[in-house]
Amino acid sequence: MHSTVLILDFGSQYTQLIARRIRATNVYCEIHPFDVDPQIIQDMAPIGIILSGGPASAFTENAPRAPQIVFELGVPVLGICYGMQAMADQLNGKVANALAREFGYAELMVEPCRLFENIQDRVNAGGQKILDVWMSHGDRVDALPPGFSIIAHNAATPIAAMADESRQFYGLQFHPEVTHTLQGCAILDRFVHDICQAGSDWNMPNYIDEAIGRIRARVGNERVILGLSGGVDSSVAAALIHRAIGDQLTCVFVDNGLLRQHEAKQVMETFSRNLAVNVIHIDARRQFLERLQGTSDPEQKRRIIGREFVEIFQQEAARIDDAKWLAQGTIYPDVIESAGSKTQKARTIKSHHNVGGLPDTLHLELLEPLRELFKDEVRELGLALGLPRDLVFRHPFPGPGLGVRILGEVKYEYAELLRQADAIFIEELKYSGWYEKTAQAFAVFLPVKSVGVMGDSRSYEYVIALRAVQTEDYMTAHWAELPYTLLAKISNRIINEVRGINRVVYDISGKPPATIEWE
Ligand SMILES: Nc1ncnc2c1ncn2[C@@H]1O[C@H](COP(=O)(O)OP(=O)(O)OP(=O)(O)O)[C@@H](O)[C@H]1O
Ligand SMILES: O=c1[nH]c(=O)c2[nH+]cn([C@@H]3O[C@H](COP(=O)(O)O)[C@@H](O)[C@H]3O)c2[nH]1
Ligand SMILES: NC(=O)CC[C@H](N)C(=O)O
Ligand SMILES: [Mg+2]
Repeated sequence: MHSTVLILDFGSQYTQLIARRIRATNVYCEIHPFDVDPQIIQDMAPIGIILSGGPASAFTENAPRAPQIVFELGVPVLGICYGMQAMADQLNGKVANALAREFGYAELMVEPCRLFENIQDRVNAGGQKILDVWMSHGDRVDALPPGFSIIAHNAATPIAAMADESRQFYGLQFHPEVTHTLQGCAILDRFVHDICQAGSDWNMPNYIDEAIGRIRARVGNERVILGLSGGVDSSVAAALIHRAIGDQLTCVFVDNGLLRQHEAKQVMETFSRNLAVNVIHIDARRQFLERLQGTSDPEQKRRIIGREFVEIFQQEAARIDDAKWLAQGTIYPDVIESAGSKTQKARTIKSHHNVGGLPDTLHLELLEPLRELFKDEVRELGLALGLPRDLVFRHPFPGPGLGVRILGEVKYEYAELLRQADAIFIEELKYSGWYEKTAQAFAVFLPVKSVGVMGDSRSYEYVIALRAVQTEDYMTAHWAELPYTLLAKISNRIINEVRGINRVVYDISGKPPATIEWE
């Protein structure tokens, strides 16, 4: 339906960034693993192909290769970093270890070519066009493949970009997708619009109309249920499906006792009062806490919570006459991360709860209208559908909720203390303007007691840890450098207002090595 740019992933940290930059130019693109079946590429009929970076060295024996069809379809190809090296190697150039590795800023001298037309950062004294770029490589192309010429160089990397203009094959040793490459977005824009000749048919108003058409065509007049968490993804999915099929949609909101303060009330009000969507509120607080009793292993807790969710959805599906569909807020990163490459297996760090892994007995078909969208696109869609801003820009909240923010065994008493502390933290972040400057922030309950002195007497109470991070993709994250005065105020309020807490600490671990959630 849309003209599509294909991105083949060789395992770069930045592959999703490439896709987001392309989408931002109003062009639809999809990421597939580098070893995707050539038939899928053929059927997709992409208007251009981008080869991502990656950790491998193209001259080693088992290095990943692009399927040969990439160079035979007659469409433009752009290789980035490892993608350029793989292209050079496969088209009979030469790749070797670089004498000087380059990590970080680099200055490139640029030659005239179609890819860099009208693109430059500055001109040096000799009239030479200069690009300021960001590099991250230890290998380099040492000999051009036949038909190519050099379009950028510097002392460390004589072939820093290459082109075969007749076949429209381009290679960049630097990373145009990172913001440190000043003209990076302009270069990607030029590649997709001027070289691949993509139109600008990927935008939210179009997407809403198409998505509504697709939902109506698939669902007909059958009934749909949707697990609504009040988080961004399931809320936007609910609003979109409701726009398409109205009362045929019933949302099921489960209070599992592991929600934040006043969350159940807020979600019910937003959806049933303001948006006129059918929402069933299931009070399963007791059930979840009972099942979790005595369990302190994080993975075990996640499994128990996931299982209870499924059980409840199953009961509700049976109750809502003839629901044939289960809708979910699955978004594009979920799809990419669970697909991966056939040859590269990632280790499980933690099993993220999702409604995935549904039992066969559920007999429901899945409806996932956000499967193609990134989080920022989901937010844009939410606003276009008229959802309130504070819902759309909410920090993500994990499915297992406070269950993974209370370390070890979950108890009602702990959840209550955590809810109060978390509410104070978030309130102060919002008040100071820091909520929008962080991607995710929350309190964690530590079931250890420490000694303090309050009002001249000894106290012996629990600890709250505060976590606030800055991240774009949640795969890596920096701890947020909150002002000391703000931390002081929050700590002071929590210790004064939450009876049972006498110590507050701030988490200063990055991801990696720590994860964002503590369990
Ligand atoms: N309390 C809940 N009641 C019903 N369904 C839930 C609940 N919590 C999670 N889910 C389901 O699990 C899915 C995955 O949760 P996840 O946190 O990834 O998404 P989200 O809550 O919609 O968005 P966000 O990432 O912004 O928190 C949700 O889309 C929703 O369908
Ligand atoms: O829906 C979810 N179900 C889960 O089980 C889950 N565990 C972590 N998260 C969220 O994922 C992001 C990365 O978290 P971690 O660094 O802790 O893995 C962060 O945004 C986490 O909040 C989850 N989301
Ligand atoms: N970032 C990359 O794609 C690195 C490519 C290759 N592994 C190198 O070190 O040169
Ligand atoms: Mg959530």
